[in-house]
Amino acid sequence: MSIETTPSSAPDPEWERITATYHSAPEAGAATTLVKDPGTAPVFDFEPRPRPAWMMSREQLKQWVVYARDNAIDWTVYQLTHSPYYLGWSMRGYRRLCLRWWEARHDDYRQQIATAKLMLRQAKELPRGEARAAAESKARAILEVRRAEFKVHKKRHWIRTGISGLVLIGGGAIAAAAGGLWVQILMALAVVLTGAWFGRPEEPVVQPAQAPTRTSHLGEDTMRRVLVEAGVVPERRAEEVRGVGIPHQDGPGIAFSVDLPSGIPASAAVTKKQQIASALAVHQDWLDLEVGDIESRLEVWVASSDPFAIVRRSPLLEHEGPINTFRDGVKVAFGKRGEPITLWIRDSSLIVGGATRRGKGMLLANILIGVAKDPWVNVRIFDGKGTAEHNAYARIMGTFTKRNAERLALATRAIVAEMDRRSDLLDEHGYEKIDDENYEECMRLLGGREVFIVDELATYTPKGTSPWADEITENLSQIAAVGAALGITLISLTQVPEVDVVRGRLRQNHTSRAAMNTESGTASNTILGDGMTGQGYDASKIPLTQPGRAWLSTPETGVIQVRSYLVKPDDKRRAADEAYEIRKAAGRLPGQWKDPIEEYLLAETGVSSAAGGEGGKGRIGAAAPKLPAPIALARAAFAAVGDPDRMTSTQMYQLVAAASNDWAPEEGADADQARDRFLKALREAAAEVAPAVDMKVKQWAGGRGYYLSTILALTGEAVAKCP
Ligand SMILES: Nc1ncnc2c1ncn2[C@@H]1O[C@H](COP(=O)(O)OP(=O)(O)OP(=O)(O)O)[C@@H](O)[C@H]1O
Repeated sequence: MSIETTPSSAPDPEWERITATYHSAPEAGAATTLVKDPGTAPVFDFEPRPRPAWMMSREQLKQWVVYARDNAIDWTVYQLTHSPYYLGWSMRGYRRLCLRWWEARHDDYRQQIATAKLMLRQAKELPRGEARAAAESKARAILEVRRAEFKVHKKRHWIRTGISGLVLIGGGAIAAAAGGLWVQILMALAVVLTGAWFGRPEEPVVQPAQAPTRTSHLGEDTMRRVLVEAGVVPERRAEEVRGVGIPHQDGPGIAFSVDLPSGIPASAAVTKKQQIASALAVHQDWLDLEVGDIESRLEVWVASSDPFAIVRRSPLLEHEGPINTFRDGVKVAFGKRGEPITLWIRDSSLIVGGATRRGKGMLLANILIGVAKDPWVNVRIFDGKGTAEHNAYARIMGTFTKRNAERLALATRAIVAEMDRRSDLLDEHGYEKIDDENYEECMRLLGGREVFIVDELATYTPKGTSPWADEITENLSQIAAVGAALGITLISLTQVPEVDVVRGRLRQNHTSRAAMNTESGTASNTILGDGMTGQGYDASKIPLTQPGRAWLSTPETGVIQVRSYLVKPDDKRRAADEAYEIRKAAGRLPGQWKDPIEEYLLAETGVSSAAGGEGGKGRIGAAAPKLPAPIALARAAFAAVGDPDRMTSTQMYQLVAAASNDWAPEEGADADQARDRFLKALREAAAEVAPAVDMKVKQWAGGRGYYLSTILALTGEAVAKCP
C-alpha cells in the first residue's frame, strides 16, 4: 500500500487562502495566527448581587421594622417575666463574691500552717536525739514564718477591701444623691445585673471527649512505630513486627505481645526501656517489658497513669482464722499490675532499708499480720527504736524487748544454739528438710518456726554502740545464712543503710531485700547490692509522695517494684486480737508452750521478755546479776502459779522439771531422786549466793517445802521490796 503525499514545492490552495487573508487584514486573521499578540483584553459581564427585599421595596422595609419591634417587645416581656430569676441569680452572685473574698483572705496559708504543724508533730515522734531536735526546730521555724506571712497577708487584704469598698459605696452614694430618679433606677439595675452576672447558672460542663492516649492504641502499628523510634528495629524492617494475640486489659494497664523481626532478640527491646517508654509517652515505671516464650517475642504491659499512686489495704485483714505462712506465704504488697506480692518468709531472711518515714514499719506491719495469725510461728521482736509501734502484738510474742543490746546478744546466742538443737533433732528423726508433707510433724518436734525481727539495726550493730555489737552482727549473719533451712527466719530493718550498720556479710546473707526510698544511690546499693543503681534499681529515685513503695528483691520475684499495703493502727489492734484468740485455741501463746529461748534468757538474766515482759511493753531493764540456775528456776516455779506464800518441794520440783530438761528425771530414773538432786543443787547455790538464808525445808500442816520469802531472799527481791 502506498501513501499519496503532496510535494513540498506544489502550491497548496488552502494555505494560500489563509495567508492572503492575513496579509490583507491582519486583525481579522488574529484568531487563526500562531504568533503571540496580546491584543485587547476581553470584557466580562457580571450578574448583579441580589439584595434583601426590604432594601428594594418600601413594603418589605415596613414589614422588617414590624418584625424587629415585635421581637424587641417579646424579648422585653420575656426578661421582665423572668426578673425573679435574675433576682435569685443576683443573690447567688453576691454570695459567690463573698465566698471569693473569704477564700482570697485565707489564700492557702491555712493549709501551709496545717502542713507545718504536721511536720512538727512528726518531728516530735522521732526518737530522741540530734536528728529529732533539728527536725523540731526546722518545723517550728517554718510554722512561725507561715504564721507571720498569713498575718501580713490578712492585713493587706483588709486594706484592699477597705479602699475598694470606700470607692464603690462613696461613689454610689454621691451619684444616687446627685443624679435623680433615673440615675437611681439605672444604678439599682446595675447592682442587680452585676450580681446576676456572677450568679448566672453554671454552664453544664461538657466533658471533653477523652483523647485516646497513645498507650490505649497499643497494637501492631503503635509497636512498629515505637520500636523504630526507640532504635530497636530498623525502619525498613518495621513491617516485619507482628502482633501476637490482641491487646487486652491487665490490671490498670494494657498487655500485648509482639514478635520482632528475625535476628532481633526481645532482650534488645528490654534494654531500651527508657526509649520505649518515651515513645509511648509514659514514665518507665508504668511500663513492663519482658522476653516471652521465644527469644524474639516481646511482652509489653503499659499503664496510662502511675500504678503505684493508689493506696491499697492488706487483703489479709479480711482473712478469718489461722494462716499457714509456710504453705501460703504472706501477702505484703502489690505490684505494678495491682497483683498481690507474696513474701515467702520461710525460705530466706529479709532486710528492709530506707530513710525515716518511708514505710519500713508498714511493710513489717503487713508481715506481722500474717505471722501473728500463724500459731506455729514464734514471733520475737527486738525493737531498737523503743516506740509503741509493736505494742499491739506484745501478748502473742514469744519475745518482745525494746532497746536492750545485751538481751539481743543473749537472744542471738540462744538462737544460734537453737539452730544446732534443731539440726540435731531433724537429723535424729530422719528429716532431710522441712517441707509441706512433714510440716506438722517437724513443727511439733521443733516447737514451731522462729521469726526473729530486729527493728532498727543501727541501735545494735555499729561498732562502739555497745560491747555486744560485734557479737550481734556475727550471730545475725549466721542466723541469716543458715536459719531458713531450720525454720528460723531473720527480718532486719534499718533507717540507716550504711555499711557500718549493715556490714557486707550481714547484707549478703539476707537473700531477700527491700529498699524503700533512700537518701542516696549508695544507700540503695547498701541494701540491694553493689551496682544495682547502675542497672536501674535505684531506691533514691522512688517518689517521696509514695511511702511504702520499694524495690523488692527475693529469690522468687527477682527485682521488682512494689508498694506495701496500708495497715492502720486500728487494723493492727484488730489483727492482734484475732491472733491472740487463734493462738490461745492452739495452745501457742507465750507461757502455753515450752520456749527454750525465753528459758535461756530467764536463766541468764532472771527476767522474762515473753509477751513483752512485766507490763507487756517490752521494757526489759538491764540484766540482773546472773542467778544460779536452780535459784532462777525455783523463783520461776513460784511465779508460774501466781507467787503463793509457800509451796511444797514436790510441786516446786514438778514445775522446775516441766520448765527445764536439765532437771527432769532421765528416762527410767526415779522422780524422787531427781527431785532430791535439784533440792541439793538449790541448797548449794543458796549457800554460795546468800549463806545467811536458812534453807532448811519448812513443815506445815499438809506439806513440806519452801516459803516464797525464802526464795525472794535468795534472788534479792526481798531486799528490794523492803523500804
Ligand atoms: N504502703 C503505704 N501506703 C500508704 N501509706 C503508707 C504506706 N507505707 C507507709 N505509709 C505512710 O507513711 C508513714 C510512715 O510509715 P512508717 O512508719 O512505716 O515509716 P518508717 O520507715 O518505718 O519510719 P521510721 O523509720 O521513722 O520508723 C505511715 O504512717 C503512713 O502514713
